[in-house]
Parts: sequence; structure tokens; C-alpha cells
Amino acid sequence: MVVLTKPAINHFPIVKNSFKSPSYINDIPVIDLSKPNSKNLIVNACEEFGFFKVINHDVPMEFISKLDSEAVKFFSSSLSEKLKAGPADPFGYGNKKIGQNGDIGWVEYILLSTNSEFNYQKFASVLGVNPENIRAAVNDYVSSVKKMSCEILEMLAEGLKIHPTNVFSKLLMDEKSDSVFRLNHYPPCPDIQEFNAQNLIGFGEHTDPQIISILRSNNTSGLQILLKNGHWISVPSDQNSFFVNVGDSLQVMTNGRFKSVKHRVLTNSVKSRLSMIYFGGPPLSEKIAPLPSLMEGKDSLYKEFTWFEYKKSAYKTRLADNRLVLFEKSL
Ligand SMILES: C=C1C[C@]23C[C@@]1(O)CC[C@H]2[C@@]12CC[C@H](O)[C@@](C)(C(=O)O1)[C@H]2[C@@H]3C(=O)O
Ligand SMILES: O=C(O)CCC(=O)C(=O)O
Ligand SMILES: [Fe+2]
Repeated sequence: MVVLTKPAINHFPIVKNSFKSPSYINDIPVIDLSKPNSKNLIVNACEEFGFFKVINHDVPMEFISKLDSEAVKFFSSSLSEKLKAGPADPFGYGNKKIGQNGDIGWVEYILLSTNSEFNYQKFASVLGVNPENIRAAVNDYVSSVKKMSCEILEMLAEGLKIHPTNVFSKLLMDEKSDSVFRLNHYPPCPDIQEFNAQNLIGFGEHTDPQIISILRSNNTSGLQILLKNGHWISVPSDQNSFFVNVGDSLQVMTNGRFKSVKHRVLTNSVKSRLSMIYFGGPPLSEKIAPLPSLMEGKDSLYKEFTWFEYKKSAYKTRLADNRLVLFEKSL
């Protein structure tokens, strides 16, 4: 008989010497979507941080709370029940194992494709009584967050003086858009102190491959972003706001003017963190290349590739790898 003991947290990655990193938490740009001058601030934030916080959005609170409670219900069910919705290959329920290439973190999650019904077959047995509840909650939330992402991308295009302003948003609106939705649950890890590992990794450092990622979490912090100066800063949690990441594809489409932001999540010893992320991606056949109007007479920094080619290559990499380097031109 196999006896399951306490998980061996000393097998998990930790962050060393993070006390040396200053936390310039007040520097994170905050974009008020109701203000007319936001488009220029968004451009600045994408250039400087590849990251910003969004307030005064119009995603209904009702959709957020409904998904929150469905997610809590799911993650509170027994491990044997949850495992029935796994493995994450890449879609499905995953526990501690992230991706297919050996990464681990103190996290459990559900990964879903936003345009495929097949997702839910895996979950039907677990969500048993009524899988429709979580399906409806995800659909309402994702539609609303996708709409906000498109508004942000159109403001961004305006700020960059690109016409038409739907150059980015049309890729998310396409019915073949290859977008992903993720619910992450980081259980508290009380044993952290015992192992003298104050900074256990929940989700290791990485960039997101898509165009844009829109993250919302409960009021437990843990998210950190890497600044241009090489310092990690903690992002204070705010359950009423959204956080936006520039992804690798947007870095390429702006010919490197925007940088996809490196980020990670550290585990809390007392509180659990719940996060929900929409990763807005283009259709698989879409060419990912710098927009001509952003070239300013310069050459593209990147080789030609489609989203399918990039994704195929990205899914062979480890979380912390620089996935774009394989697509950079040697100038
Ligand atoms: C280790 C990996 C997990 C990941 C696929 C990859 O091989 C490299 C990119 C990872 C990432 C990061 C952002 C998103 O969470 C994600 C769904 C994505 O599109 O790329 C994950 C992938 C995953 O968890 O499957
Ligand atoms: O859970 C979070 O807060 C961030 C997770 C993340 O970066 C990801 O899933 O790509
Ligand atoms: Fe991420």
C-alpha cells in the first residue's frame, strides 16, 4: 500500500536572497480605463514595464464572484476527484507539474482552451452534479474579459498611432483565436518556515507566449514582476482590479518596442491565492511579425513565423527559458 505523507517541500524550487530585492511597489503603472488620456499611459507602461494595473473596468462583479465561488468549490473537492479532470495535457487539471518539461511549483490549476467544448468533458465527472455551472461562469467571465482586452489593445494601437486600431484586437476576436484560460490555486504552505525556505515558488519565472494576458486574483499577494534593472518587485494584490502582461507575440509585433514581462508567483505560508488568467492569442495560422508602421525604417529583429510554429516550439521549452531567442535574427 502506498502511504501518502506530507509533500516533500524541500523538493520544490525556492528563491534565494530575495530580501536583497527592493520593492518599488508604488511604481507599477495604474491605468484608469475611464480616463481619455489612458492610451498614452498604456504605451508608456508597455514600454517601461510590459505590465500595468487596470482600474475602472466594466467587467461585471457578478461574473467575477460567480467564477470565484465555482473555482473555490472545484479546488475544495478531494484530490482523487480533481485528478479525474487531469492530467493537464495541456488542458485539464494539473497539480504541481507545470507543462510537460519537468517544471514544478506549489500550485494546482485548471487549464482550458477558450474556444473548445471538449474541455468540459474532462470536468463533467468531477463537477458531477452540474458541470454547466462552471462552464457558464467561465464563459461569462472570459467573454467580458476578452472585451476588455480588446478595448485595451485598441487604446494601445491608438497610442501607437496605428491604423486601423483593431490590428491587435481582431486577432482575439477571430473565431479561431487560440486563447487559453487558467485558474490557479496556490494552497498556503505552512511548512515553509520549517524548511527555512521563505520563498517557495508557486509558479516559476517566465514570460507568457501570447499577445496579452489579463490576470485577476483574490487578495493574497505573491505575484512578482522583473524590472528592466534586474530587480524583482512584488505586486500588491487587488481583487477589484486586473493586471495586464505584455506577451511574447506583442513584443514581436512591436519589433521589440514592448518587452514581454518576466513574472513569477511566490507561495504564502498562511493564505491561499486564487488567480484567473485569460491569455489572448491569435489564430494558429497567423503570421507573427512586426507591424510595418512600427518598423521606422529598421529591419525586423525576428525571423518570420506563425503562431502555430511559435507555440509548438514554446511548448518544448522549460518555463524559465527565453522562448523568443530561437526566433531572433542574428543581425
Ligand atoms: C513549461 C511550460 C508551461 C507552459 C508551456 C511551457 O512549455 C512553456 C510556456 C508555459 C506557459 C506560460 C503561460 C501560460 O500559463 C501557459 C498556459 C502558456 O501558454 O505558456 C503556460 C504553459 C502551460 O502551463 O502549459
Ligand atoms: O497565478 C498567477 O498569479 C500568475 C500565473 C501565471 O503567470 C501564469 O499562469 O502564466
Ligand atoms: Fe504567466
